[in-house]
Amino acid sequence: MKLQLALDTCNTEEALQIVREVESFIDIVEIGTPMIMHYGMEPVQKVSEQYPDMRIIADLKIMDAGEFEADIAFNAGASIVSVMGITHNETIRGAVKSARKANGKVLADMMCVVNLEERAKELVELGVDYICVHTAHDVQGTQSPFASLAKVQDSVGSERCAIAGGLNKESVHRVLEYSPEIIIVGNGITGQENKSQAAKQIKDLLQG
Ligand SMILES: O=C([C@H](O)CO)[C@H](O)[C@H](O)COP(=O)(O)O
Repeated sequence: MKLQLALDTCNTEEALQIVREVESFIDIVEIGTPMIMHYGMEPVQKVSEQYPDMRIIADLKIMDAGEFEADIAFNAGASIVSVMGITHNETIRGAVKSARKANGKVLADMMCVVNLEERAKELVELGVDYICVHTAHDVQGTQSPFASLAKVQDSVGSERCAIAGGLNKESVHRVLEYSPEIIIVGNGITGQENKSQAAKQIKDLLQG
C-alpha cells in the first residue's frame, strides 16, 4: 500500500517544505486540484525537479480534452494524471494515450459514478491504471469512501484501487482489509501541527 500526500491549499514554497518534512513516509505527492487552479503547473514542475525520484500526480480531474490536458501535466513532470471516471470514453482514451507517450499512468476519480463496479471494469479496459473511490470534500460530513472501496476492489482487484476523502490516522485502519494500492491523505497530514509525525503514524499503520 502506497501513501499519497495530497497538497491542496498551500503555495509552491510551502509544498516543497511539507514534502521535505514527510518525504521518508510518503510514496507519491499529489499536487491537488485547488493548488493547480491557483498556481498552474509550477508546483508540479518544482516538486518534480527537486524530488526526481518521487512519483507526482497532477490531480487535474480531467473532464474533456483528455490528451491535450494530460499532456500539459506530463510535460511538466507529472508521473500520474487524474481524469474523471464519469466522463466520456473518448476523453479517457485521450488521457491514456497521453500517459502512454509519457510513460506515465492514469488515475480515474470515481466521484459521482453510480455504477461503480461496471464503470471500474470499463475504465480498466480503456487502459486506466488506478480506480480511485473518492468522497468529495464538500460531502465528507455525511459520506465516506469505504463501502465504495469494497465494491471496486471486488470488481477490478486491490492492486488497481486508490481511496481518498477525509482519511486520517484515526480512520485509515478501515482500508487495511482491502489493501488498496494507493491511500490518499490530505488534511490528515497537512492540517496537523506535526506533519511528519502524522505521516509516520499513517505509514506505520499501512505497513502493519
Ligand atoms: O482531491 C481532493 C479534493 O477533491 C480537493 O481537490 C483531495 O486532494 C482529496 O480529497 C484528499 O484530501 P483530504 O480529503 O483532505 O484527505
